[in-house]
Amino acid sequence: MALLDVRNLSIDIETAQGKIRVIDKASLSIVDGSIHGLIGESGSGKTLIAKAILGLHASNWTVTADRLFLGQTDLTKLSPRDRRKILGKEISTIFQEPSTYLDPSQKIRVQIESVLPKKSWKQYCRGLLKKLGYSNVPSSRRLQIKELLHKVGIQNHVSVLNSYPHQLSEGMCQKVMIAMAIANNPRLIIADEPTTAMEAVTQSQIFRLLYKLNQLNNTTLLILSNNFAHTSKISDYMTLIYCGQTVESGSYKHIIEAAMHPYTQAMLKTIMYDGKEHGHKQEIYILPGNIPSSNQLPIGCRLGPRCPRAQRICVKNPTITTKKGHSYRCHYPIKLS
Ligand SMILES: Nc1ncnc2c1ncn2[C@@H]1O[C@H](COP(=O)(O)OP(=O)(O)OP(=O)(O)O)[C@@H](O)[C@H]1O
Repeated sequence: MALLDVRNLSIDIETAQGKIRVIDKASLSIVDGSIHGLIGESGSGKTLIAKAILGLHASNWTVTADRLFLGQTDLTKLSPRDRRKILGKEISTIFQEPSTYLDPSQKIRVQIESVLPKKSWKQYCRGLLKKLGYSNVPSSRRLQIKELLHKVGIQNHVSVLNSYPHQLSEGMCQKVMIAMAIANNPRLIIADEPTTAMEAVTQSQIFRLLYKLNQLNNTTLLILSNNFAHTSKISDYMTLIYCGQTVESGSYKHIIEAAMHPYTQAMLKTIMYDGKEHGHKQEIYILPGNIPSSNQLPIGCRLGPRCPRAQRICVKNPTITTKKGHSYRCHYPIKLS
């Protein structure tokens, strides 16, 4: 069952050059309990989609969608206030460059405490017992924080809790952000480029951690990334996005073994599989041409000018074809020719 179902989401932004359709009929269906990678190059529109789901639109945006459901809730029918209330409880977000999202003037302990759910009756009783001199009763809030940090692989929790963000590495800050994101047991975590600007070892650690969270807590994860190789390794499902248009979506097997869209094929060619490394002097495939700027978007299929299979009809936006949960938008899909 889909936890999040987005169909034909479009975003038009009013700019000094006129209205620009930055997201053009994007669709995304996220299965409850799965890891879903939304993968596309920088500037392809991943963050805009996440913002539209979260209702974080600026006033110069027009957002339309045929369907925008979180579970049984139609998000388009909610007032902005109700939507924020629901989403704040059900969805957490993790951003790139975590240190910029943490408050530089507060110690980590204070920042984690601020996102913990309100004290339960049991926690009040424990606090009261402590005040009455029963010092061997551990504060359950402290225990909660310790457990949270251990969950995200931080063993030296005392020193981390007493640090300011600038005293920690970017990888450690991201682990703290992940701890804060899971504090309220959200149903969905949206991780926007969670490993950008991190060293390779730290990137792998963070991806392993997200995978573990999904496996142990059944938390649904939507990972926005431009790193096809890393993201595909832990994703159950993937959606490829190019220039604001989602081009293909399906299970790991569909995408890796039966990719239909030329863009997905191009992405696949840039990585290695079955232990086959790109040879020392082997050329890495790169799609010819450049991503167009948002005020010079091609009409129809936006990959057209760079696509090796493009023909005249591609100036018309292809409709979506879905077979057994595998969907793609292309006039000349690869397997069918
Ligand atoms: N407020 C805005 N006004 C006009 N254009 C915008 C605005 N915000 C984003 N864009 C444009 O929309 C496109 C998509 O941006 P977005 O940030 O969603 O990309 P992204 O895929 O998340 O990239 P990255 O991986 O670099 O974060 C970009 O071309 C960007 O220039």
